[in-house]
Amino acid sequence: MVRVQVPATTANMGPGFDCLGMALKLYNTVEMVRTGAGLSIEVHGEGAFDIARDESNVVYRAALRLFKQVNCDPGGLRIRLINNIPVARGLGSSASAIVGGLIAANILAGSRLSHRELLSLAAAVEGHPDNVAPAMLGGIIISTLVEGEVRYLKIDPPPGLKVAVAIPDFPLSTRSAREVLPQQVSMADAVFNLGRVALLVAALQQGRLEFLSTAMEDRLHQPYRSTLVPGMKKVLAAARLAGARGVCLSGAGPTLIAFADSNLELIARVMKDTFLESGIKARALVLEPSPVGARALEVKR
Ligand SMILES: Nc1ncnc2c1ncn2[C@@H]1O[C@H](COP(=O)(O)OP(=O)(O)OP(=O)(O)O)[C@@H](O)[C@H]1O
Ligand SMILES: N[C@@H](CCO)C(=O)O
Repeated sequence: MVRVQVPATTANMGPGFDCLGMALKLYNTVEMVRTGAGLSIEVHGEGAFDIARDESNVVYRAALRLFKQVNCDPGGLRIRLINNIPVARGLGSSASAIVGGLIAANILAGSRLSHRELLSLAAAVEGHPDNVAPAMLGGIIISTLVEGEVRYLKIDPPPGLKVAVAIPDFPLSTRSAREVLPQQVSMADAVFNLGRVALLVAALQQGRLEFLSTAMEDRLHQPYRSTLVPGMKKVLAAARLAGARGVCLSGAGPTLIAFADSNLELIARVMKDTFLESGIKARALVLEPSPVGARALEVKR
């Protein structure tokens, strides 16, 4: 039996579309056992009522992909999922499922793939690396795909940095949130984001949180996605007024996230209340960055 813990993630961080993400101290656990035959899946916590328990399950599909890649017939599998990451809300639930499935299966298959190979496989399954990389490695990760391989660098989160998240009570799939994006963008918008994301990486590296309000601005995805999240602009503005250093859509949404080093509880409450003014019920949480990524907690042979 193998048990793997994987953190939630917030991708994009404003301007870093598909290339920046941070791990958060909110964890899912994947337990996997090889059995003689068949598949059984138990789901506890988040998604207990709607996550698939058949062969379409994302954890199972990732595990199967790993077993195929290393030419291993797993026989049957028993999978138990203990979830704390809200599903389809922009906090990396699918990345946690993919990374958890791949790492658990790799251990059960005799650890034949390296960490680097697992990361590239995870990015191929997810389609982009910005959630799976911090889910696997922890911290803040800048990542990009080069001929199918993930190239990345890690930044340790600045001391004192925390986030307030407001998680709406409706799901938004990443697929739908990508469908509203344009195929082409203007040179002006591309240059706008280049300047912001470069500044953001340096600000995070140097702990210069006073730069976040400018450095987390974005013109590549948020303006299009704001139509999918009622009250988004108002909630982000209210979080800023309550003391947030920088604000953005978390991943593909609908969760909104505020970065701050003080007043986190107040910011979270204001975000939740402002969502309600637009008719959206939301849960508010304060979370810390997770310096560690996915790890096997227990392996029994
Ligand atoms: N713990 C889990 N176990 C199995 N499948 C899961 C789990 N969590 C999420 N999924 C699958 O991932 C889908 C949600 O993925 P999606 O990419 O749309 O959202 P997200 O990963 O939460 O958000 P984002 O990528 O913006 O951070 C769910 O519909 C479900 O199929
Ligand atoms: N970069 C991705 C993150 C969500 O998976 C997006 O914004 O679509």
